[in-house]
Parts: sequence; structure tokens; C-alpha cells
Amino acid sequence: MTPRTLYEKIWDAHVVSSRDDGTSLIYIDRHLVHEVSSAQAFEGLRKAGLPVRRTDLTLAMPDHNVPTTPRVDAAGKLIPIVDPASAIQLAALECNVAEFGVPFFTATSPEQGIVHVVGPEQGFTLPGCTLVCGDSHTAAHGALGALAFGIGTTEVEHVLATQTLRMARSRSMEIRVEGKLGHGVSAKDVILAVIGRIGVGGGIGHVIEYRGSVFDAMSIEERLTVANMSIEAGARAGLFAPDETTFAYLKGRPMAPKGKQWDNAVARWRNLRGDDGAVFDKSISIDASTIAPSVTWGTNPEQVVSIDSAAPRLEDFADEGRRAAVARALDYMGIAPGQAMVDVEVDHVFIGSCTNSRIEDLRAAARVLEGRHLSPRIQSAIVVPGSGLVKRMAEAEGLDTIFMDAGFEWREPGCSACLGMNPDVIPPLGRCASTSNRNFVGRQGPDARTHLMSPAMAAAAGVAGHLADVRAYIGEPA
Ligand SMILES: CC(C)[C@H](C(=O)O)[C@@H](O)C(=O)O
Ligand code: SF4
Repeated sequence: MTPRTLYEKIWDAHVVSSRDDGTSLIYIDRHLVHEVSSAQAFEGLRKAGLPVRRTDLTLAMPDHNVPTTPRVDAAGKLIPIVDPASAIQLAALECNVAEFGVPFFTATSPEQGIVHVVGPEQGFTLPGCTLVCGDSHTAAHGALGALAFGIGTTEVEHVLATQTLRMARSRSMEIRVEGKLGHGVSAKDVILAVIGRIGVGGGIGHVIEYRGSVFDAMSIEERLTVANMSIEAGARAGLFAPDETTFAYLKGRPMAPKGKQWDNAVARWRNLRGDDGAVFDKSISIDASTIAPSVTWGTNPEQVVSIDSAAPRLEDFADEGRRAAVARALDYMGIAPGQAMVDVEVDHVFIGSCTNSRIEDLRAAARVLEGRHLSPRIQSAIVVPGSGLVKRMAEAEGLDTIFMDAGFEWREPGCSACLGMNPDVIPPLGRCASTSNRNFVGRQGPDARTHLMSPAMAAAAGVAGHLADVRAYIGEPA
């Protein structure tokens, strides 16, 4: 048999039927549902008189529109949502899941959070499964060896009705990072470096497989950060082969298999790796020692540099079109060509999003903040845990106190300031050190300026009041 990549193996195992036009009907093992991309899909089912085919493989929760301020008052009574559009979205999801019998975490359940944080945390996401969600960052679940795709609302309806999806096969791409990461270099810096190298279009049409010693050494939290941003490189999905780290992470999770079923599952999952000799359509190799703590300077995640360097100069770009694009990005960001990144003053800090709101992210930020305080420049600083479970774990460790002593607000789980869809927005011309994944024009609010970075770097920027090199805040390597 021809050696196959991990992607090819999972794909082949899920093909229901194939057509001459190159598309296949793929079986879907898991479906996550949130309020933004599901309303019309449920409406479609209702009109067609169809049920949800496999409610047991579906899990819904609100995340994008929920306010991150307290949801119940001191007496335990629900606090109504002020924004009418959000209130309608959330009410629609609640009606839909009740009518169709879909398992649901309400905005006040302890398990609620961002779908991409909750899926892995609950053991809903499993190695070798196909997982979809009407959300582009579904790629994150590839961290556990799930073939995970973001889909549109029409496809959400198709999956709800049939538990299948029609898709064309993607090309395969290997991203290999070998060596040892330097002091203060995080998973976020690795994926920003990858996107900086291959560009926001570098992964188009491909499923990325992350391989090599750096990825092998990563925790699941770190792998989730990397896989999450596969989509920012244009890729269809990102995959890590499951290993002992994966099995240890999943064991005992509420929705993961138990007992004999667990043992059987692990035995199966051990085969989920690319065969020796499998050929990728594209292979990229990066030396870990070339990756530094990084920040974006522009308006897409590819526009990234190491913190100890400067924004580009226009004369660095021979191509006129590129030069104009760089000039536009710098202008939007209010950064002078060639300006040193550490000279860029910051006035907002956002620690959260499905990229960086897990317990390890919060620990990394808290480590920088312990015994320190936000700069008086900072107008808003919020920490938004990715889920209720992350929040409670952090509180049990005293991280909330560290954040609040440093001047941060400690919020309820949700997408928050990652995108301007709820009350957490960055004001026009406000500049935010953000642990999220998109720095597009207007992403965090109209005319807001976003610098993407790791949680530790965002904490350091908050303390300094300008973009700052985290290495100065975390001491020497042990
Ligand atoms: C609102 C939602 C559909 C969207 C996505 O698809 O990713 C959002 O999560 C985002 O990050 O921009
Ligand atoms: S946290 Fe941000 S990137 Fe993630 S799902 Fe929510 S809006 Fe999308």
C-alpha cells in the first residue's frame, strides 16, 4: 500500500462515497454549534421538517455574543443581556437546541466557554475523528489529531440533517520545526513565525501536518494555539499526530471513552500517524533557534517581526504593490516605517480568545504579572478565560488575584474582544496588545489597532505601557 499522510488516513476512513467531480461525502463524527453560524441552519431544518440526525454527536454553546461581565446577580438571578442583537442570537440558540434536542451548555453552565476551548476540554474532540463547526478556527481541534474544518451555515445545516459533508480532498503540507525553542519563545511565536514565513496564503488548499521535535515537545494547550492559527495561513485544517501527551490529556475527560473502550480507543489512536515515506505536496522546514518572541506590526498575521526588531521600511519592498500594501497597513496601525517595535505605546490589553485562553496561557501571563502592576497608560486590561472550567482552575491557583492585583479585570468566558461582536470592543485608534489570532482592520472595533502576541508578551506590554520583550520579565532560563 502506498504510504499515506495522517490526513490521508483520516480522510480515507471517513469517505462515504466519491463522485467523478473529485468531491466526496465525508462522515462527520463531531459537530460543535455556536450562536452566530447556526440560526439559519436550524431554520432550514425546521422548514424542511427534518430532525437533527445525531444529537449525540452534536454539542452547542453560546460564545461569541455573550457578555463577559457577570451573568447572574448576587441572588443568583439571571442578568438580562443589554445588547438587543446579542440577546436575540442567544435566545434563538436556546430555542433551537431545546426544539431539536441538542446537548447544550447555557451561558451560565460551569462548562460554557469558547467552543474551541470546550471541545478538547470535555473530551468531545477525539483523535482520528472528523469534527466541524460553523467557525473558521475549528482548525484548533487538529491539536488532538482530529481532522477539523470550519464550515459555512449551509454546511452546518447539511451536517445537522445528515451527519455528512460534501468536500473536495485537500493537498497535504508538512511544517517541520526542529531544535529547541529559545528562552521566552512560546507556541504563539512559533505559529506567528510559520505564518510570517509562508504568508497568509501559504496554506491555501492544504491540510497542514505539524511535525518535528518542537511540536512533539508541546503540551496540548500549546498545540491548540498552533493548530488554531492554521486557518490564518490559509490552510483548510492543521493536524498533530496523537501521542502519549494527547492520551494523557484526554484520559478521564467527561466525554472521552471510559474503561475498556478507552483502552481500545488508545490502541487505535496509536496508529494515527503518517506512514514513513508518505509524500507531502509541500514541505516547509524551520529551525527553532531562529524563532524569537514576536509581535505583529500590521493588519494581517503575516505582518510579524521579532520584538527586538523594527517595523519594515518602505524601501525594503521592491514591488510597488507590496510597498503600497505595507504603507497602508503601517498607516492604519499608526506606526512609522522602521519604528522599533518596543517604542510602540499600548493602551489596551486583551488576554483571551480560542488561541490563548487556556490554563497554561493564563499561567504564563500571571508569571509575568506577579508582583507587578499595569502601566498608568493602560486604559483597559481584561483577562477572559476560555471556559468556565479554565476560570475555576485559575481561581483555585490564585491566578485571578495576581491579575486583579496587577490591575486587570477578571471576566466570564467567551470570545470577548477577539472580535467586535459583544460589548468588549477596543475604541477607535486604541492600540491593543492582544493574544487573539486576527489583527484585521476593525477586528477589535472600528479603527482599533491590534498587535498579536503571546500571553506573556501581552502581560509584559501591559506592565511596560509599550510593546516589550518578555525576556526582560521572566528572568534567565533555568
Ligand atoms: C463569527 C464566526 C463565524 C467567525 C469565524 O468563522 O471564525 C469568528 O469566530 C471569527 O473568529 O472571526
Ligand atoms: S475567540 Fe475569536 S477566533 Fe476564536 S471563535 Fe471566538 S471570535 Fe473566533
